Amino acid sequence: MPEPILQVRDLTVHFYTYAGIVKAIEKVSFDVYKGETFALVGETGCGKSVTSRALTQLIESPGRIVGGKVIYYSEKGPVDLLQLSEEEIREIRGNEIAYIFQDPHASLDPLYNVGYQIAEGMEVHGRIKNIKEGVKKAVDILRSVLIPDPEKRVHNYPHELSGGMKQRVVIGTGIANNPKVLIADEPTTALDVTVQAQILDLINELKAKYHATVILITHNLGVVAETADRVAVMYAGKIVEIGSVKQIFKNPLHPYTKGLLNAVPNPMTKIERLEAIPGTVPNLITPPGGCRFHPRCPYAMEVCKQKIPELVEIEDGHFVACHLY
Ligand SMILES: Nc1ncnc2c1ncn2[C@@H]1O[C@H](COP(=O)(O)OP(=O)(O)OP(=O)(O)O)[C@@H](O)[C@H]1O
Ligand code: NI
Repeated sequence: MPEPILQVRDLTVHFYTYAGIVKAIEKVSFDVYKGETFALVGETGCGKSVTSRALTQLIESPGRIVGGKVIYYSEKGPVDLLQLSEEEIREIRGNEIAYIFQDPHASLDPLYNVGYQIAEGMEVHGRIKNIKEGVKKAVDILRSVLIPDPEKRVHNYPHELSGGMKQRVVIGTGIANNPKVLIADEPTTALDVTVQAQILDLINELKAKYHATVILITHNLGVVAETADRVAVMYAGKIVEIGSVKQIFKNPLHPYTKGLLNAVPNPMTKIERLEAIPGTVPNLITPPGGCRFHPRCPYAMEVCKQKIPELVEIEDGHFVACHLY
């Protein structure tokens, strides 16, 4: 039996905007197992980033976590991350649970050299005695993220580095404290294809080296097939399907998952028939009742408009939230 490191239950986040309450994610539940790469996929705006940020209470106003639990199995035992004080969660965030965000420009401060930035992240978590010691360690970290000439690069400012190098530095800041869980939100989107592949290889290598668990957020299904162990598919703020990469790619159950796979060259079946899913993602202020996918679903039945489908296990570890099953 795989051992969970995170158990997310009924996680719900709303944004209180002038236009109305945006129900960004609604009763999202999933487990992440120790040592795996767990991917969150879905179209833009479906709630991937909000889900991953809510795990450590990283939701800013006008957003609020309105319900749910995030049980984290730390070395000291299980703890509900949503019940921790701001101070307590800060000790975990950036330390045991670290993030790598999409945009290296936004993640790095242009005013400080990269050595200082890596060292600072270690200092706030008490991993080093002073910045000087941290800068020395930063050289090793830069080396481990395959930055050439790290002794020299450690003194560089972000603008002196290429996009790929900057994203390596961001990964360096993410892994500096040897996190148990690394959350990578579209870590390669801003990069060109060859650099993307290098960065993904790097995340895989680091995961193996440090026995970390990775939560990978992407809308690139090719990346998922290559790097993930299990996948959760999100649609309009809900998880519609969870399974192993093989289950999802070879035997997708949810009509939305099938649609997603038809919209890209399927890396497993090699079918290259490209069809976009008709229709658009619903407005989350007044999401459709019942199954949120029903207005776009070719198989929608009367019940789909009335009743929210629960996630149920169809085969070993393969869950779907759909009235067809
Ligand atoms: N600050 C905010 N104010 C209002 N609504 C927000 C805010 N931040 C996010 N949302 C809403 O939450 C929903 C989920 O957004 P989220 O960023 O999680 O999507 P995503 O799946 O990560 O998309 P992408 O692939 O584009 O990154 C969206 O409908 C978005 O409009
Ligand atoms: Ni996002």
